[in-house]
Amino acid sequence: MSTGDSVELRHEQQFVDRLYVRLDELRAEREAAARSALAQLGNGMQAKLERDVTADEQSRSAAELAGVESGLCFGRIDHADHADHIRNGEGGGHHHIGRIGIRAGDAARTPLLIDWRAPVARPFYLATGHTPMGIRRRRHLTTEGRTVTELHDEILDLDDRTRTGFEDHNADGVLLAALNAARTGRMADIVQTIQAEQDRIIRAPHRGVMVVEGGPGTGKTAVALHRAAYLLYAERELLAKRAVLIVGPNPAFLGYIGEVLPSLGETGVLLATLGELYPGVRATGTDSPRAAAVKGRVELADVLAEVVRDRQSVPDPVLEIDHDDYGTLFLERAMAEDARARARSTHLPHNLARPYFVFHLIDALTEQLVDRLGADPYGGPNLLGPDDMAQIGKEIATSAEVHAAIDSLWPPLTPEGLVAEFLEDPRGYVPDADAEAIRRAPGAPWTEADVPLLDEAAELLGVDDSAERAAKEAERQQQIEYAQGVLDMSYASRTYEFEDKEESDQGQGDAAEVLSAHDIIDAERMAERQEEADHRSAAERAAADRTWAFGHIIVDEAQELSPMAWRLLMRRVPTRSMTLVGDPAQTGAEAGVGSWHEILAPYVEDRWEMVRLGVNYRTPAEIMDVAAAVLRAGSAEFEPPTSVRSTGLRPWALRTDAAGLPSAVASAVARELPAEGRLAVIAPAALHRELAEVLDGVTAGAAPDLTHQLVLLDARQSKGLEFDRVLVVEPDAFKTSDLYVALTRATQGLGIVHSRELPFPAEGLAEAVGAGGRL
Ligand SMILES: Nc1ncnc2c1ncn2[C@@H]1O[C@H](COP(=O)(O)OP(=O)(O)OP(=O)(O)O)[C@@H](O)[C@H]1O
Repeated sequence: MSTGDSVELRHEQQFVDRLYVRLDELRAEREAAARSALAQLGNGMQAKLERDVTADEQSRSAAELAGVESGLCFGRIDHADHADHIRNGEGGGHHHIGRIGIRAGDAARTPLLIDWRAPVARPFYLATGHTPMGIRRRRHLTTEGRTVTELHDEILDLDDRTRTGFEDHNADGVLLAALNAARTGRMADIVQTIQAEQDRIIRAPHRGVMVVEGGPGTGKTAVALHRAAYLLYAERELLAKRAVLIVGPNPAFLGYIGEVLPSLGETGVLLATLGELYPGVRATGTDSPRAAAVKGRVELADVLAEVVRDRQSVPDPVLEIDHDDYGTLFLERAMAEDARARARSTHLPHNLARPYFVFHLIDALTEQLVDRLGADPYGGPNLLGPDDMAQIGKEIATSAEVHAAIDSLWPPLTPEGLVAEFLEDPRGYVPDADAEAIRRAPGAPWTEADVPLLDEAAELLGVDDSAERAAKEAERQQQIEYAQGVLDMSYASRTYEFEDKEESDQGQGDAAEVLSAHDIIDAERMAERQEEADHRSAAERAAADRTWAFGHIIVDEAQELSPMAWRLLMRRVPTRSMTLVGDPAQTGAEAGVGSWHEILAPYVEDRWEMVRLGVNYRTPAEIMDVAAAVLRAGSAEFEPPTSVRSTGLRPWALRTDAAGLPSAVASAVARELPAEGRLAVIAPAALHRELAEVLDGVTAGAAPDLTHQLVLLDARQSKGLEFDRVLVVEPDAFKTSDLYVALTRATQGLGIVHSRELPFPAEGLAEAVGAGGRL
């Protein structure tokens, strides 16, 4: 390195030092603000509320600042129009790019670091020698902790002769270093190396449904997460209130991607699997693929509507009600039919239409009784007066027997109760074979495929919260009365304690009285404020609220979701502001929908946009060739994504007999386990027990810890994940699309251990030689 080089590096280090000093200052300021908010002495509920909200906001932003510590500043762009200044050593004319925007603490609040999402930062991602966008040089800064370790410069203005000594001859050097780095079991952000095709998607101005399609490793997940961060920046006001929801295929996957957004300074996002989207229910059960497919069919929406209608019954021909005072009442079929028709004509959900049914029947029963009791034996008009009639009406309306009879015809229903009852005996609603597949034992745990059914049922039933509201109102009244009592008492005691003072200083005495009255007003408003006092973030509140309308939803592995799941998701985003990410070739679930058009047409017709990503950043070309052969064996038209790099390492296969399979896998693992990084054994679930016994220190199970060096997974579990090395065991046990997923998980090396025939052409595979090594 020449002296010039080290000067350049030193300058960058000085700048980065300054940045971290400022970051520390900002953190300290926010932590101090949170502390002082908490320590603030204030009286009354209102002061406490204000204090808690401020403390919460401040500590949340302190947490956001904590997330951006690593790689805070990663880039710099130098503007062409300032080349002369720089040549003359005048500096200036450049911007440093980082995870968040940071201003200096001076009076002018000078920008120090530009947020990567700001329009000014865009040339960092898009400028090329061909279209330099006013930039003469792009610099990548690599840091370890707070130390700048490397600089990589790209000259974009070819006429510019200034050189720094850090010019990179391989324009992709930084990208390739990121792709070759050992994996940690947690996805890293790609903010330093977002590629142009990805940047266009991340910043797409499209407000409706955008579909991002691409083969394995094309960065779909990475792009989706950075798009979430971008939207939170560009539409902060809206999205801070409405929150962004990211739906992923399983908890392990959500754990895998969970650090990306915090590392971009964003914490206001809800990450959830579909099974977590019905508050109060934990989907811990599993369905057979067939059951999940049946439960996922769109027809189930009509089926559930039918189940609800069947719970709105009429007597055949009459329901006799024993009334303590009036003897037998006759609830006739025609009366119930009329009440049912009227209740249904409200088009309200079942529980909300119920009061109409009840009201009409009480009316009809009252009329029946009035006719009977007040009948004039001589055929004249009814002998009962309005007061008598009102009294009879009241007694009918408050009769437990009458209510029990009406409940038996139009019972209040809960989603859980309705779906459980349907699944325990679905015959008659779905064909017999399907009914058998989805039948559920009483009390069995809910499954992920049940969640959209519960949600559908909740829509059909509605929640009659009138009782809850009445209780809240009563509580509010009590609070007001209590506050009134407090005022009266404090006023009385003040008069007593401060009598002398008040007498000596009348003015102050008045002021005290005005203040107390003010307190009362606060107390009176407490019932409403109680709700506002909910100072959880929007994402936290959304997690607990089934009816929450999100500002934007991102769905990863979107090809896996069933039509019923789509109905649930669409309810969560009435604006249809969505990014859907997926790859139809990787569809594993039988319930998955075959085409985007099929998924989207019912909700947005053809008003959606699709973008494709075509470069595979994960899987080296040698591995991709083998994986592509798997799909080509099924469809000659299949177009695999192009790998951005090759490693020169051919994937290998080792054949053994069935009995020797576990030990062959164990010795392959011993050989392949990288010193740094992660290895996954992807094997059919039926072999997991046997394999776990011979693999030392392996982690497995429903939610394996992916940060472990050695992980044992089923092909489905490996969806969306990646490892340095992968061993696929007994590939012919997997469905083609699952095998394709399994084969495309490695960033470096792939091996296959099998006792049965390979289900795809072996070209491209090296032959492994026994346990001694591989070719
Ligand atoms: N621009 C980039 N810079 C650095 N790394 C990148 C870039 N784009 C993608 N990658 C890396 O490539 C790998 C694959 O990305 P990602 O998981 O987002 O792909 P995917 O399309 O979702 O894959 P799959 O469908 O197989 O799950 C990740 O390690 C990701 O960080």
